[in-house]
Amino acid sequence: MIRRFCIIGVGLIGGSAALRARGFCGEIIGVDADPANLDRAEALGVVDRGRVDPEQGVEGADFVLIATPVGTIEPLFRRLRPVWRPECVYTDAGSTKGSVVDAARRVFGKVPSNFIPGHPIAGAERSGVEAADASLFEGKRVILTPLPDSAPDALARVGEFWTYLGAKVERMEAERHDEVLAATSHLPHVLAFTLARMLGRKDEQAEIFRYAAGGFRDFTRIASSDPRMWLDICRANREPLLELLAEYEAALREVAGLIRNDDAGRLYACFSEARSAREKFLQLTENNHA
Ligand SMILES: NC(=O)c1ccc[n+]([C@@H]2O[C@H](COP(=O)([O-])OP(=O)(O)OC[C@H]3O[C@@H](n4cnc5c(N)ncnc54)[C@H](O)[C@@H]3O)[C@@H](O)[C@H]2O)c1
Ligand SMILES: O=C(O)C(=O)C[C@]1(C(=O)O)C=C[C@@H](O)C=C1
Repeated sequence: MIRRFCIIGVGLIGGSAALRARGFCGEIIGVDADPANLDRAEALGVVDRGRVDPEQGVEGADFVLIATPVGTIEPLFRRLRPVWRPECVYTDAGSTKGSVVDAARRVFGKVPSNFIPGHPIAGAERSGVEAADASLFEGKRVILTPLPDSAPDALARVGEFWTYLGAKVERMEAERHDEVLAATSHLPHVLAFTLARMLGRKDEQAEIFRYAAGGFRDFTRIASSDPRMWLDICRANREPLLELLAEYEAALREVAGLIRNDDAGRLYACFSEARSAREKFLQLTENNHA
């Protein structure tokens, strides 16, 4: 049971957590830099009270979730440092973990033992409190990246929190987390943004979107995601992402070569291997939901 739950950033992730946490929270306080978003969060009943200042919002809270773009977390730590309380448990939902750990070290000297970095591997291309969905985390993974001196009771409370929200909790080193997510989340977003932008420019001249259907829609759904959030993620996870982009460029050049040379056998093998890889992924995710 959480007495006073403070959510900093009442958007898709913070709002979804608030909706689902209702049943085990005495009071939910929302902090958001955007007063209009806070008004909507209050009007929708997602939070009980809204505050623009994080220092006021965390007052008396026993559990704090930071769910703002990763680039805002260091300045938020700086504001929270004077009001940081040992009896409260803090966590975050940021999509990158090394950058959050580094930010905590810069601000506090070391990562506070009652701050447990976390990341729900669940989301959508929509943002803001209107997109909040109580079932968003149901059956999804949440990765916690505790440090050797993380407080065991804080770690246990953050784990219980996500379990209550319907998620399956796992632990990982922050560095490993960032490598894995660069491949399965950050790279696909960069590819989708790049394709949508490239074809958007062509569309201005040739109206090609009129003839686009499922293929383009499926490939580019995530290009509707918030540019600010993805700017922060790409800057925070630069090195692993750049390595994967180089690999992807090489793989694209290989396929282009096969098409240029009309190498039907190797092109077929290439597409078959890709289809098997995706089938394996689908089986894995279906088993995860079982
Ligand atoms: N969208 C996803 O699919 C997804 C999934 C997992 C994790 N995440 C991570 O969760 C976090 C939140 O993402 P989201 O999709 O909920 O974004 P969102 O845009 O829906 O919500 C973020 C909210 O934070 C507020 N905000 C921004 N800067 C602030 C600041 N300095 N102080 C207080 N409030 C501030 C915004 O006004 C907004 O309401 C990000 O770190 C993101 O990387 C997102
Ligand atoms: O489903 C989507 O739209 C998402 O973008 C979710 C997604 C992902 O890439 O899988 C996006 C960012 C996260 O940090 C976690 C999940």
